[in-house]
Amino acid sequence: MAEWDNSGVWRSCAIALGSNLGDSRTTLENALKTLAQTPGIILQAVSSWYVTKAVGPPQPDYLNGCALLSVQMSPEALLETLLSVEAKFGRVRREPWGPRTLDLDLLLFDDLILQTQSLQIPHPRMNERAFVLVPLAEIAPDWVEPVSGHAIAQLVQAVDCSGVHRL
Ligand SMILES: Nc1ncnc2c1ncn2[C@@H]1O[C@H](COP(=O)(O)O)[C@@H](O)[C@H]1O
Ligand SMILES: Nc1nc2c(c(=O)[nH]1)N=C(COP(=O)(O)OP(=O)(O)O)CN2
Repeated sequence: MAEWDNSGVWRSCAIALGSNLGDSRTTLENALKTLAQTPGIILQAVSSWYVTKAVGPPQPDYLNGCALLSVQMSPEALLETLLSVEAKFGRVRREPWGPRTLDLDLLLFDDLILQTQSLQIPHPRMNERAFVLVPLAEIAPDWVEPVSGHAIAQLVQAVDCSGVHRL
């Protein structure tokens, strides 16, 4: 596990947002507003929204996007914040990779590599997901994903983006 400096420094983070139940666009935009109003979080950039073919069991298309945050909190505290925002917007966990009103994933936290029981950074499946890499490449093309050592702009070229369409 990485050493964590909790000295109140502002860190750069990338998160992924997804929804395929209810009024997805309103949910995603309100989730961002909630995050932006949270002490210790500054919303720095938001990608376009993308309509994406669901990966996993048959289910409706998703609306996906990514955002960049500055945060003055630990990765674990940020995960707790993301989970509480999911709950606020009615997220119920039924089946893995199943439909949901709101999914918030922590993708990148500076250049940190971290694995605990409850949190893995970078997100372990981000490099294979066009629904993450396409919006992330829009707002952070030069960010180097620290496990692969490749920039997001390079990673997105290696995945099939045919199921991802800008709204
Ligand atoms: N990087 C991560 N971002 C979000 N959630 C994570 C991460 N690493 C581990 N987790 C755990 O996954 C569940 C949430 O799963 P979802 O089905 O993606 O919502 C969460 O409880 C974290 O402990
Ligand atoms: N197009 C699309 N497909 C998806 C999406 C998504 O946002 N967009 N999220 C998933 C993730 O499911 P889950 O959060 O249960 O798993 P994870 O821990 O691998 O992120 C599964 N499939």
